[in-house]
Amino acid sequence: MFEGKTLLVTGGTGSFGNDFVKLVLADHNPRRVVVYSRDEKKQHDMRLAFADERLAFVIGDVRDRQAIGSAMRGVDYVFHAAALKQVPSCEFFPIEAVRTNVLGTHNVLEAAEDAGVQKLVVLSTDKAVQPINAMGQTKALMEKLTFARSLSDQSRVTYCGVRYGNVMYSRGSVIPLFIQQIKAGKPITITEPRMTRLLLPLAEAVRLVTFAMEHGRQGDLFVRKATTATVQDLADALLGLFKADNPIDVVGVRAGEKLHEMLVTPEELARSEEFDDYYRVPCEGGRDYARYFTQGDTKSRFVTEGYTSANAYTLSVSEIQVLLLQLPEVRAELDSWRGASGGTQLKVAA
Ligand SMILES: O=c1ccn([C@@H]2O[C@H](COP(=O)(O)OP(=O)(O)O[C@H]3O[C@H](CO)[C@@H](O)[C@H](O)[C@H]3O)[C@@H](O)[C@H]2O)c(=O)[nH]1
Repeated sequence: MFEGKTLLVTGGTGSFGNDFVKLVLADHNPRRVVVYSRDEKKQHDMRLAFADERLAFVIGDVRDRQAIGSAMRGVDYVFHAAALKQVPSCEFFPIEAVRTNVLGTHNVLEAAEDAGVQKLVVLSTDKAVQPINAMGQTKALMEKLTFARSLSDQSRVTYCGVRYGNVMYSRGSVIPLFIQQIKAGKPITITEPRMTRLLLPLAEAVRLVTFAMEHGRQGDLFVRKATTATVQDLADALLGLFKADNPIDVVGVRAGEKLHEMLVTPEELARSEEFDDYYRVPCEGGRDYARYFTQGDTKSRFVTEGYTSANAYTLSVSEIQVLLLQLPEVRAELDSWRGASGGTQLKVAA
C-alpha cells in the first residue's frame, strides 16, 4: 500500500516515529517519508542515523496551520503522532495541551483535507478513555475531532485512529526508571503495588498503526488488546532479571493517575468487532440528528464492563520477564549490567 507513496508522520522524531520510519523504509518501499517535528537536534540525529534519501525532515509545529499545510502538499498518508503526552506538564499547563493536542490536531485534519491526503491515522491512548487528567482529556478531544470529520459527507480523507496502553520502555516511563534505580542500588519507588497497566512493546504499537492505515474504513478506531501487570509484579520481574534485591519504597498514587486504565468503554465494546489481537470500534452516530434525540439503536448489545487493565489477561512475574526480554533495550541493559558486575568481580579476584 505504501509502495511509491509519500507518508508524513507528525511528531516523527519520537520513539514511535523512529521505529515506524525504520519499519516502512525497510519493508514498504515508500517514495518519501516526511518527518514533521519541532526539534532540529532530534531531526539531525535521525537524519544521521538513517542516512536514507527517501527521508525528508520538516521543522514545524502542529500549532502552525500554515507550516503543517505546506508540509502536507503531495502527501498520500498521514500518521498523527505529535502530542503533549506527559501527564504532569499537561496538568500544569492545560491550555498548552489544548493548543497541541486539540487545536494542533484540527490543523492537521484541515491541512490533510486541503492537500487531498487519502488517509490519516491518529494515535491515541487509554488515558483518553473516561479521562481524569488534561493529557487524556485533550487526547479524547483529538479523537472526537477526527471522528466527527469521518461522519461528514464532505470529507475526502479516510479518518482512522488507534488506541493502546503503556508502551514498554518508552522515554521517562516506569521500566527505564526501575532499571536505573536497580543499577544505582537505590530503593524501587512503587506508587501503589496493586495499580495495573496494559503493557505493549513499541514494535506492536507500530504494527497496529500500520494495520489501521492498511485496513481501516472511514471512522474506524483500532484498539490493540494487551496483557496487563501490576506495578508490584513489574518491579519483581525486573529485580529477578537483574538478580537484585533493592528495597521497595511505596510512594503512593501520583496526582492525575488512575488505579486501572480503560482501553475500550462498555458503549464502544457494544458496537465493536472483536478479532484475536484487537477490537475494531466503528464510529458512532452519523449526521442524523434523530439518532441523538429520538431514534436510538434497538439492536445495540448490552455491555456493562469495558476492556480495562483490571480485566485483561494478567501476566505472572515470569510472563512479564518473558515480555521484558523481548525488548532490545532491556536486553542491552542486562548485558551492560552483567558486564559491569562481571568486571567488579574480576577486579575483586585480581
Ligand atoms: O516511580 C514510579 C513511576 C511510576 N510508577 C507506576 O508505574 C506505572 C506506569 O507509570 P508510567 O510509566 O509513568 O506511565 P503512565 O503514568 O501510566 O503514563 C504513560 O503511559 C501513557 C499511555 O497510557 C503515556 O501517554 C504517558 O506519556 C506515559 O507516561 C503506573 O502505575 C505508575 O503509578 C511507579 O510505580 N513508580
